Amino acid sequence: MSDKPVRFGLIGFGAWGRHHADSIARTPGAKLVAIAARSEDSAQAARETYPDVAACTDYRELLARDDLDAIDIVVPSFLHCEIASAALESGRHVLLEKPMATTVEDCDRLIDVAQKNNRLLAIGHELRLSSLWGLVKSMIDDGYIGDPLYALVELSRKPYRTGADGWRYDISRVGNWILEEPIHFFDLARWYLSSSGDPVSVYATANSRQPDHPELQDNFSAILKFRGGAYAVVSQTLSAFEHHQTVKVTGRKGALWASWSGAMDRTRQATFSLRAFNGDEVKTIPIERSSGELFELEEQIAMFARAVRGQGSLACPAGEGRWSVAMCQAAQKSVELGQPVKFE
Ligand SMILES: NC(=O)C1=CN([C@@H]2O[C@H](COP(=O)(O)OP(=O)(O)OC[C@H]3O[C@@H](n4cnc5c(N)ncnc54)[C@H](OP(=O)(O)O)[C@@H]3O)[C@@H](O)[C@H]2O)C=CC1
Ligand SMILES: O=C1CO[C@H](CO)[C@@H](O)[C@@H]1O
Repeated sequence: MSDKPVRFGLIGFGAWGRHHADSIARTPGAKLVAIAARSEDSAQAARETYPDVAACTDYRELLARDDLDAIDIVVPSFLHCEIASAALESGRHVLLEKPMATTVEDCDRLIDVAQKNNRLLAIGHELRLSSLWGLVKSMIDDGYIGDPLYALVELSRKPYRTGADGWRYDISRVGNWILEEPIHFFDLARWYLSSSGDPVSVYATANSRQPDHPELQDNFSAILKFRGGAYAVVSQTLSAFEHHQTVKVTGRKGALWASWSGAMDRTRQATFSLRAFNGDEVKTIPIERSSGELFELEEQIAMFARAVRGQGSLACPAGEGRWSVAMCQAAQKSVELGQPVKFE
């Protein structure tokens, strides 16, 4: 493609889709052309917010347009495979929110459709683009703590939003709750401990606050063992308040400790810090840019638009999104069996 702006169609205009719309609209090199939601109320909200953008209530109508280069998909997770397949088959590059799909089989289907149509398929694991979580990765890669042996990725937050039509609290539509937040942390843990090879097993446990809904697991913890001997602990509670995430990584010669706290996940007014120790003294590392998922989303849209123009790579290609879904499903199996599950 030339340097013309990438023309985006957005499918899904709910809580997170509205932030995608805002990010596309703010990104130089991207143009928001059309939006599809499900209800007339959401389509109308899209028209009012973006009077120059077409809005409809059928994603097929959006895909039938001839003025779109890329489709950004931000719909309930059970619809990811159906809608992303249709978008790829329509010949557009796709940015698909996490989880890539609710089953590994559907991830494989999507990889196949993307390959057959020779289109880009990027998955929305935006934490990799964070000024905070990304700095942890670069310090590990620069050898600051020596070989990493242990990573803790921990979240304490208020309960999930219900989602349009309550889909997030319906296990047949959400898949499981590990696919909601912990999926981000599996992605980070694997990224941080990549020098130890791939994870070989996961041992997880979980429980629910609601006796009549044991499948909605508010508290979740998992241990991932890596081929080279490192291990990671991923842990979350949804029974808390605000949004507080911590990463601790220790290696043969030092340690990193990153924290992020906000009134909610999508605030632009968070407090965050990174402290580092490599055997001599504890340092506070300056963070150059603001941190939080709204900033990371903007980076993600900009990076995807560059990749569509043939300039640069994807932050999270489909194969990586598939890996994270597979790890969530293995963790869910471990919760159900009460035993470690091998992971290939
Ligand atoms: N990477 C990240 O950090 C985050 C990722 N997510 C992911 O994004 C996705 C959406 O989450 P969220 O925005 O919170 O969910 P919401 O329920 O708030 O929004 C879902 C949107 O999808 C629309 N929709 C539903 N069915 C269709 C359809 N058939 N065609 C077109 N639009 C449809 C809904 O339309 P209507 O409004 O008309 O009902 C709504 O606008 C999920 O997969 C979630 O896991 C979410 C938050 C953060
Ligand atoms: O990052 C996230 C923030 O919270 C959402 C749920 O409320 C998740 O879906 C999501 O992935």
